[in-house]
Amino acid sequence: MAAPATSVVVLDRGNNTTCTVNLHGATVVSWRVNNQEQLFVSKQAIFDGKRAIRGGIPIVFPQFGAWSTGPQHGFARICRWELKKPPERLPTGDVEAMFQLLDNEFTRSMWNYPFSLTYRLILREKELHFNISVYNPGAETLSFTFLLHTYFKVPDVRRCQITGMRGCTYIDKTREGAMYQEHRDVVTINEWTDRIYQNTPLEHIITNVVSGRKMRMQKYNLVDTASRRAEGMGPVPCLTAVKGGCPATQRTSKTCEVCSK
Ligand SMILES: O=P(O)(O)OC[C@H]1O[C@H](O)[C@H](O)[C@@H](O)[C@@H]1O
Repeated sequence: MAAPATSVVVLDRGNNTTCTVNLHGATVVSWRVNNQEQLFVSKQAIFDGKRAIRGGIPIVFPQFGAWSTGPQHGFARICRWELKKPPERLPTGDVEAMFQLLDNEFTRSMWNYPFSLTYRLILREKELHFNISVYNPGAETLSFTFLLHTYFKVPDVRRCQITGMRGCTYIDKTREGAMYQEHRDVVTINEWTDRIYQNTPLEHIITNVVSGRKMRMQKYNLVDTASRRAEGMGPVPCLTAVKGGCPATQRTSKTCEVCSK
């Protein structure tokens, strides 16, 4: 019997700095910097190749949230992606890998459009760089939502602070989607939180992640930022979102970088 195709890809930069990607959803399931894990994956995560992996960095596409024609948060996180370019060391010493998802019968059953998603990851000394390129070969404009649903590891979510939200309006999903404006310089997450901050700046600093460190998150062509703390879940997921689209026969690119400081 043929050996089952491998389902995880490891980018190894040396010095115990690695990034592990599960081809199911191209989900980053581990990011270690000097052997220190930066991401949270639930002990209850199920790796059955069907359900979304609970934690790490799932990719949400083409729909953020409930979806009338398919599962919540779309299909990208529950499809098996192809490894387009195996991990390769760049002249800088960084390690790059690329993954691809094309439309298929399963995606067409929910979203009847042709597309090509290319996910490029670069593992740097203390940074992880993500670039998603959405190519629309078709004649119709694609409308979609895209997120990197990052689950950072934090020892005590109540001590986390997130900068950059002051003045932004937000949708509070814990209050039936009511809109509010943020007045705080730094946002803390002391209670059940499920918010989408709109038109946020390009950079956020999140304090007290991992063992009291800071995380810098930078994003390009990603409009909003969500913050969330779920009941019974220690760590704070913080994620970036975009409501956007891609014109016919064109490509659009979204980039995010997280840096452990
Ligand atoms: O449970 P999932 O389908 O993975 O969704 C996890 C969460 O995703 C986002 O953060 C939404 O704002 C939340 O409302 C949702 O609970």
